[in-house]
Amino acid sequence: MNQKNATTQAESTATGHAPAGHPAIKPPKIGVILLNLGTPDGTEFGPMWRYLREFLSDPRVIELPKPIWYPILYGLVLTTRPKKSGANYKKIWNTERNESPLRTYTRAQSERLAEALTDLPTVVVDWAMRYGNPSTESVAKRLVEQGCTRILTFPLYPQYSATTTATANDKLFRALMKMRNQPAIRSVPAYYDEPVYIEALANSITRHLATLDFEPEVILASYHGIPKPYSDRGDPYRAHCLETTRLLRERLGWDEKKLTTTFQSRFGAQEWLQPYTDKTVEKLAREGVKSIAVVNPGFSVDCIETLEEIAVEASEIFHHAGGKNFAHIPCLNDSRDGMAVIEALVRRELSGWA
Ligand SMILES: C=CC1=C(C)c2cc3[nH]c(cc4nc(cc5[nH]c(cc1n2)c(C)c5CCC(=O)O)C(CCC(=O)O)=C4C)c(C)c3C=C
Ligand SMILES: [Fe+2]
Ligand SMILES: [Fe+2]
Repeated sequence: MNQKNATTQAESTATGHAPAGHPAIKPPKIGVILLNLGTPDGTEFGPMWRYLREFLSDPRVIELPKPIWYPILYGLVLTTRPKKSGANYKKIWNTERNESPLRTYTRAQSERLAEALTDLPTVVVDWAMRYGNPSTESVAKRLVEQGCTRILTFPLYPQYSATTTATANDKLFRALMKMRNQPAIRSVPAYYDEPVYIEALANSITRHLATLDFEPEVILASYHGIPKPYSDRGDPYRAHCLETTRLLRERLGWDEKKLTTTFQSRFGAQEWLQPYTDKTVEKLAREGVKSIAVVNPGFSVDCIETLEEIAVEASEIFHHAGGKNFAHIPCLNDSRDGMAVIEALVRRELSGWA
């Protein structure tokens, strides 16, 4: 290409005018996707089955060879778990919007972020799910159709795990494989030790504890677990969780007895990261601890694992074992503290782009 042609093409792209005979080139925009795990479309057997099938067929989530895992998945898990999990989702369902809290909060985060970024008019904010709807593919396509030539994806996991962050990135790249004209991609890294995140958690914990009519003797920082072998093979997730708790302790001036790391949401028969949250809650009550609180730093928004497994199930375990006062500290969600984290990381990662 000679110099004159090169200049002409560069000018036509910058001004949004295509050369004669080419399809119109829209002024370039930058898409931001808040990408969360996923959630069922309903609590009935059908939607639960579809969600669980997509989730539990992911080879990054279940690292078993397909000939071993699929007979268990289709013959055992998908015949029983949709009903059992559906009943749990029913307990926490947002009946007003007929959707799960995870979807409500993720949408709210996206709306708040769009409001916060109005000084960046070329930025379009959207949200998507790794499993279920709105699908990662449909949202990536929508952003490209709106003229986004760059996309910043934000997997909403403070601590990196191959079972969450990596599979979210995989899914976006898989969607891009079908595009002739791909956008450029950036991905927000794990933020388990970012000062803005630690500060937001500390503020949220302090504010919530001030509303209680009791003082917890122990506070559990409960993270979703992963199978122990994944950790042994090099997934840095456990180290990220421990570091978040350590920094929180440092910031709040608490010792290891006051703020302890535990892992929840076990699935299947193999060993998961320990200590387990449910066992710890029971043990504390049996040892005579009367008042505890649980915070979930690894969950960007409240969901079945926090609202049902902790606020309902763990609370019941604690009371049945002799405990008296139990509090669940809400996730950051779309609170001012929570949005400060998301906005700061998005602005940092957009630097040089917007
Ligand atoms: C082997 C199975 C699973 C692994 C590994 C796993 C890792 C993991 N998950 C989260 C965050 C969430 N998980 C949620 C629900 C959920 N998780 C699993 C299984 C594994 N998770 C299942 C089967 C389910 C569905 C509910 C159930 O049937 O028990 C959710 C909540 C979704 C919602 O709709 O509310 C979140 C969030 C992390 C962070 C993680 C590894 C670090
Ligand atoms: Fe999970
Ligand atoms: Fe659970």
